[in-house]
Amino acid sequence: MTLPFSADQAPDEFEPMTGELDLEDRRALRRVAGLSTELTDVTEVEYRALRLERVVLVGVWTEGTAAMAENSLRELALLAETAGSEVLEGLVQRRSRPDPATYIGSGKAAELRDIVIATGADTVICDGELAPGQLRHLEETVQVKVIDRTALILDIFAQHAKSREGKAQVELAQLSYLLPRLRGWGGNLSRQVGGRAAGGVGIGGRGPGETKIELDRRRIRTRMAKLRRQIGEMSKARDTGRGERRRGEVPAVAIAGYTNAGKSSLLNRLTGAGVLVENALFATLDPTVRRAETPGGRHYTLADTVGFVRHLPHQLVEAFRSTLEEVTGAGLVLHVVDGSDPEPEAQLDAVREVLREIGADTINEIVVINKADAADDLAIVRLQRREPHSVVVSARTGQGIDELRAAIEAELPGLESELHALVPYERGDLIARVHDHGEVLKLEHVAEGTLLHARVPGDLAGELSRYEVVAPTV
Ligand SMILES: Nc1nc2c(ncn2[C@@H]2O[C@H](COP(=O)(O)OP(=O)(O)OP(=O)(O)O)[C@@H](O)[C@H]2O)c(=O)[nH]1
Repeated sequence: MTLPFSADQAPDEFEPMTGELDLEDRRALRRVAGLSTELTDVTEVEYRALRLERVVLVGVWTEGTAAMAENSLRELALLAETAGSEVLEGLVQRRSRPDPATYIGSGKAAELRDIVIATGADTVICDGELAPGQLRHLEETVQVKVIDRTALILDIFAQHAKSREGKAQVELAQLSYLLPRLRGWGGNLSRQVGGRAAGGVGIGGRGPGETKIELDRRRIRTRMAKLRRQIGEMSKARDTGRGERRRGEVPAVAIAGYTNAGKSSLLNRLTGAGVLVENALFATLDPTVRRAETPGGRHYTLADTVGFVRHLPHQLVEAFRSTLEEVTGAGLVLHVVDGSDPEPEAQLDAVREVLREIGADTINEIVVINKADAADDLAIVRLQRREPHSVVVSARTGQGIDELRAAIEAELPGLESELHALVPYERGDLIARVHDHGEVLKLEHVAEGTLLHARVPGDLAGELSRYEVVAPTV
C-alpha cells in the first residue's frame, strides 16, 4: 500500500491535505477506521492505516448454537487471512446482546488486553459492526487498533477491486462507512493518541501506522456525489450492453452465491471460459459475462457476480447495486451453495437476504449444490430436502453438470411460442436465429424453403409469423 506519508512519521511532520481528494488521499482513506465527534467545516481527522498483521479475533455470541458462533469466527479468520493478516487467537463472548460501551463488556475487554499482550498482536477484529463509541472504548482498553467486520470486508473489497467501476463502488462504500466515524482532532483524541503511544503501540512506528489527515465532511460528501454520478454513468453503459443482448433474444442467466462457493469454477465448467479461480474470498468483484449454450443448442449469457457473505456491509450492497443489476436483469439465477460448508443453509439464507434487498428474489432460481465431491452425503440429502428445486454438482469433477445444463435448458425464459413455418431460403438469417435462440423440433428443406417446427421466444415468433403455416398433418 502506498500512503501519502510514511507510517513512522510523527503526526505533525506531514502536510495536511487540502482540496478535492486525489488518488493518494483515496488510497489512504481506504484504510480508515476513525471515530466521530463534533466536526467543523475543515476538520482534522484521525486517520489510521490498517496494517492487518497480527490479529486477535473477538466475537459476541448472542443467539444460535456454539457451533454457529464458532463458524462465524472461523469465517472471520478466513476474511482476516484474505486481507493478509495472521490470526493469532480468537475468542467468543456469550452475552444476551453486545455491550453498548465496549461490545464485549469491560471484564472481557481486560482479558482481551492480556491476550493482546501475550500474543504480541497489533490489531483486534470484532465480528460485527461496532458503533464508533464502542470501537473507541475498546481501543482504549486493549491499546491496539480495533476494527470491525465491516471495515475488514471493505478492506478486502478495496484490495480486489480491479475495474474503474469496482474501484468507484468500493470507495463509495468506504466513504459512507467513514463519514459517521470522522472526528475532530482535539483534546480527547490527542489524549488518546498520547495514551496509545505510551502504551507501546501507535504512531511511533512500533505498532500500527497511524496518523492524521485534514478532511471535512463536505469534501467527502462532494466526492461521494461525484462517485455516485460516475457509477451511474458506468452502469448506464453496461445497461446498453444488456439491452443489446436482450434485443438479440439471448436470455440472461446470473450466477449468485456465497463467497468461495465455486461460482467462477461453475462459470468455467459451463462455458469453458478461463476465469480465475482462487481459494480466496471475494476473488470476483466485477461481473464477468460469457456466452453459453444448452444441450439443445440454445444460447444464453452467463454472468458471474460478486460473492455474498453474512452481514455483507449495507454500504457495499448499496454501492454495488449497479453491479448486482446483472442479477436483477437476469431471467434465471443459478444460486450456488458450497455443499461441503458446515452451514450451507446459513449461506443460502444470507444470499437470499441480499437478493431480496436488491429486488432479485422473485427471479426464477435453480439452487446448485456444489462441491459434491467434498461434501458429506447426509448433508447433501438434508440440503436437497430443504431445496427441492436443486441440482447437485461438482464444478471440480464435472459430476452433475449435464443435469444442470438440462435444468437450465428447461428453465430458460422465453420459449413461449411453438410454431410451424415455411421460411424462404433468402431468410436463412431467421433460421440461424432459431438455431441460436430457440429450439428446433424439426427441420426439412423443401422446394419453397425451409419447413420448420420450433419453439421460439416471443420476438422471434413475431418475425416468423408471416411465414407461419398450419401444422402438417403427417
Ligand atoms: N472440492 C471442490 N472444490 C471446489 C469445487 N468448485 C470450486 N472449488 C474450489 O473452491 C474455491 C473457490 O472457487 P471459486 O470458483 O473461485 O469460487 P467463487 O464462488 O467464484 O469465489 P469468490 O469469487 O471468492 O466469491 C477454489 O479453491 C475452487 O478450486 C468443487 O466442485 N469441489
